[in-house]
Amino acid sequence: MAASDPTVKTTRAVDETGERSSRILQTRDLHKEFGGLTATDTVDFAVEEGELRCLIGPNGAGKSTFLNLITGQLEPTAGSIYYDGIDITPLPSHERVDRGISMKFQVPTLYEDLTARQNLRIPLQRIVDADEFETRTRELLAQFDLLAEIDETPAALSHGQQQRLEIAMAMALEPTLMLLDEPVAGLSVEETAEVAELLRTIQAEEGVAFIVIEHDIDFVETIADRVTVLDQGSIFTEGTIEKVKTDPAVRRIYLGEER
Ligand SMILES: Nc1ncnc2c1ncn2[C@@H]1O[C@H](COP(=O)(O)OP(=O)(O)OP(=O)(O)O)[C@@H](O)[C@H]1O
Repeated sequence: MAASDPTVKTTRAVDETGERSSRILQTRDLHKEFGGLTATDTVDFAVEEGELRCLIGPNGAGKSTFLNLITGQLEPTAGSIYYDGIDITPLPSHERVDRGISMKFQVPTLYEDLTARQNLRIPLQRIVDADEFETRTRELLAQFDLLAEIDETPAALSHGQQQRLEIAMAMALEPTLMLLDEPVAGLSVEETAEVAELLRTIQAEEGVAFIVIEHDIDFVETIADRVTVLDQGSIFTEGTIEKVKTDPAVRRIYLGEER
């Protein structure tokens, strides 16, 4: 796991009580405007260490914008982001990666001309010495059931294998928080079940926390500890999948039922 800064332990707590908190991520009044459009509307949001949180909401609700603010891809108009007890709002993306925040984007980011081994080398170079590279590559590929594909380029992989390789690349950075934007979009039922199993295993065995944007409510039901519903840039509601799924107001805004 990426080491947290030992000097921040005394300021780790970011909750109102001043108590040491198990929250790994906290946003305070996080706000993003594009011109006159509010994409993230003064959001207070928290994720616990090792929690698997799903973020759902209608198209344009602000889900991707919110994740991009956490990674540093976007700069907020106002508000703060605390990670592992420190205010990371001013930090550039690569420093957030070094602190343990890793992202798998919705759009494919695999290098088409590189093999699975060579693709993995890119994130691994930030973490391990060259003499450990082959061992760690094989470990990761085995964990993601891709060892037989080590010398294949992405074109030779199924869509499900490509998605797993991208998640492996995000995991290579040894995150404590992994952000996934629609990790099962376009996958078959079997491939979706494999990804669900994989995320649950990573969470259980490595204690990684997740924020997963997802439209597939069955997948959300399989993996989520808790669900946050975004609507028009604000948190509409949060809770267990059972609570969220049966909430008539959520069904109206998210599942498109008649008002
Ligand atoms: N770079 C940008 N410039 C201007 N407006 C943007 C930009 N990025 C997002 N928006 C707008 O912000 C709002 C939120 O968009 P966002 O992509 O975050 O929503 P989303 O919930 O992820 O949607 P989807 O489920 O369709 O991916 C939308 O109205 C979108 O048009």
